[in-house]
Amino acid sequence: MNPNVQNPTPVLQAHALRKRYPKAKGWLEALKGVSLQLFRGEILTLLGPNGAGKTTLVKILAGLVEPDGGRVEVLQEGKRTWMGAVLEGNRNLYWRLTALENLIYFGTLRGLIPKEARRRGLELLETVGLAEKAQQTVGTLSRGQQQRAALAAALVHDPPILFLDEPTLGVDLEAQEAIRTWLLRLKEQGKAVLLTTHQMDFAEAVADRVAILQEGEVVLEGRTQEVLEGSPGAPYRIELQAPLGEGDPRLAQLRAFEAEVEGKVVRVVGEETLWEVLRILDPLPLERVERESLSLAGLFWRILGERSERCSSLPT
Ligand SMILES: Nc1ncnc2c1ncn2[C@@H]1O[C@H](COP(=O)(O)OP(=O)(O)OP(=O)(O)O)[C@@H](O)[C@H]1O
Repeated sequence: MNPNVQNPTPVLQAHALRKRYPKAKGWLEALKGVSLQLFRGEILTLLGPNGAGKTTLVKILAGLVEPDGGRVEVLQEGKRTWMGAVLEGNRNLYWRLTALENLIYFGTLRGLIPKEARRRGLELLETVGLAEKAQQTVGTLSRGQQQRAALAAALVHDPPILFLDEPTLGVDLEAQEAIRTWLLRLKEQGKAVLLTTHQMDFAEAVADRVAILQEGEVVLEGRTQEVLEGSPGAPYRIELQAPLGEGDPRLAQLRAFEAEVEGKVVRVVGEETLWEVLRILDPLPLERVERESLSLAGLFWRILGERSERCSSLPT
């Protein structure tokens, strides 16, 4: 689904958010004017290295931290209290209350009558595979179970907007898969989900859009498929009808253009290099020439690498 076509109005809009924290000498600019939009029925994934500002941004969007500049607009019925958030892993639960007591507590806090909060709580614990643990105190649950309970608590009041800061942190593969399926279901129900993660494969599997944050700035933002296919770093794949022989003199010429040769397949980066390489291969018969997508991890490293190269080449 393309949220920009089907849902032209975002449910949440952040304008030029700035946040700075005091440090030993001066200030640390954690967010340097971040703007983003979140649409109904989509998952937007925030990526970025440690300290990039992701948690700060999510906390501001969730209304837990005041920005020093900029503003957040929630364009959906209801207010901040309608949002659901899982922040700092499993720490948003009361450890001495049972899983069900937590859900009843958070449900009533956010406007449900106790009976309804209990019904929703039991239903959600069933959905996240914790029905048998409903009466167990959260402190005695495993980390992965606590994470699932935290997700259930974020959803108990059925919020239209959900913020998840590293929802898969410390959970096993089975729980990750359950969270993935669950997120996709929430999206189908029309929820707007913003999540942060360091797990690129997870992000690639769920994200409709990605935004990469670095040193408090959004350095890339777009629909996942489009940024992967359209990235200047995406290689061209040339498939020959037969592999090049070991002693073929073209091999050295190809390597001079940093082409990667693997059997019948030659990969190159950059349009100009592609033409040079096709000239070297001429007149060998080709099976096909196509553009490959980068993986999200590949794109992430390329962007961060390019930026740090640019920064280190700046005069100091
Ligand atoms: N309360 C605070 N006081 C001072 N500095 C802070 C505070 N909270 C965050 N920071 C600093 O702001 C920067 C951004 O932190 P933030 O937690 O938003 O990054 P992040 O992208 O979520 O990182 P990670 O991937 O490690 O969770 C970091 O340099 C951090 O040390």
